[in-house]
Amino acid sequence: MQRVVVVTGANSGIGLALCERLLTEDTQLRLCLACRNMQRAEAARDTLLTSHADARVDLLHLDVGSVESVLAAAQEVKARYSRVDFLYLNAGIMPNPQVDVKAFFKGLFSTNVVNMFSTAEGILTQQDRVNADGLQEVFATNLFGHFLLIRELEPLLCEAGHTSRVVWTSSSNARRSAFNIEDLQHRNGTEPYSSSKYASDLLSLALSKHKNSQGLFSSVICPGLVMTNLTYGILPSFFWTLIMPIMWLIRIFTNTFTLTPSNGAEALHWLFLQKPESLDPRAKYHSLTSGLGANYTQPRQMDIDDDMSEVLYSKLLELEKEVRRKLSERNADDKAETVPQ
Ligand SMILES: NC(=O)C1=CN([C@@H]2O[C@H](COP(=O)(O)OP(=O)(O)OC[C@H]3O[C@@H](n4cnc5c(N)ncnc54)[C@H](OP(=O)(O)O)[C@@H]3O)[C@@H](O)[C@H]2O)C=CC1
Ligand SMILES: CC(C)CCC[C@@H](C)[C@H]1CC[C@H]2C3=C(CC[C@]12C)[C@@]1(C)CCC(=O)C[C@@H]1CC3
Repeated sequence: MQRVVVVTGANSGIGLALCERLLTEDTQLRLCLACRNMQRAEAARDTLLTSHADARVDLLHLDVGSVESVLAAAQEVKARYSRVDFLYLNAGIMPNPQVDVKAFFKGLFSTNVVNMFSTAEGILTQQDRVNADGLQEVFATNLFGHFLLIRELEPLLCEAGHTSRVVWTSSSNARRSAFNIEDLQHRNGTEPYSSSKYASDLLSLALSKHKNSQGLFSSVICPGLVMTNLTYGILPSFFWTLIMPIMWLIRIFTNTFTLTPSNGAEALHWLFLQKPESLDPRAKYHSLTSGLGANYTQPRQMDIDDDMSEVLYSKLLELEKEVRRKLSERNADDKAETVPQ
């Protein structure tokens, strides 16, 4: 049977590499690249069709950081497909990243060095901003837009007699201490990326609890450290060129330096092949690469608790209501303005 797979943020990096791997795995796939920039989406489709000439690759305009765009994209998905088998929630941003060089060198000579290199704990901050919907941009893009997309696609994802999967691209940078349930959007902190990724871990567990009985299964992956537009944005490019040989050297000692997008997509691909009932909703599935370059997937228990995951879920439902109310008020105002007096 032809499976329908939707991938957000599919035009570059890990998302594009996943698409490439999925098309190699299943030639019958109906793959939908959900991207905010249609020019880049078309270039990605061309790349995919070069190696998979007969593949069925659709494009969908989706800015996951905009409520209006998510609602319109979901309508389009419902019009095009009768169900969605896999929804990969992969789009993500890390705006204005800053590395604390002093903390980095301190960490380099501490016992925490391996953890620092695999999670960036204590050395990475970002500067967030409020978007047009009045939401914090990182929260809106990495978490809330995806949540809204799932909510809108529930009729296709929770079909009787059929299982569907959502898969979140989380991160090793997801940390409980960066997340505050009283400040979901991370308005008052300097680690919105870490907070949003931790929130996706919590939300995935809540989704599994609430939706498994309706055939929807949610999982979380960590791609490791991958060289993509997102990581290249952290340091100036000459710096990356300079430290790249060191990065490849470190890879010999740590399996989390997956480095290439294709390696980073390992766990996303692996999950595609698993029976959903065999998966652990409390585990994060890590893409790992050995020193000799062999890829594998390993589940690791997440540092999450049920109560917090439930509270987050209900707070997101509340926020969804508020956002929808604001949007319909805005639409009503716009209509009133266009009605001739
Ligand atoms: N690289 C790494 O080491 C790690 C990455 N991750 C996660 O992996 C995921 C993929 O990132 P990666 O491949 O590394 O980086 P890329 O920057 O290459 O990919 C990010 C993708 O998300 C898209 N995107 C960003 N904002 C939006 C938006 N508002 N609406 C729709 N699409 C959007 C980008 O589109 P556009 O081209 O238009 O910007 C791009 O296609 C992210 O969620 C990231 O947090 C997690 C751990 C480590
Ligand atoms: C200051 C320099 C000499 C060296 C800096 C190295 C850092 C840039 C990297 C060390 C750990 C890395 C890391 C990430 C980005 C680059 C590092 C901070 C991520 C945060 C990228 C995105 C993720 O989701 C997780 C990564 C964890 C490790």
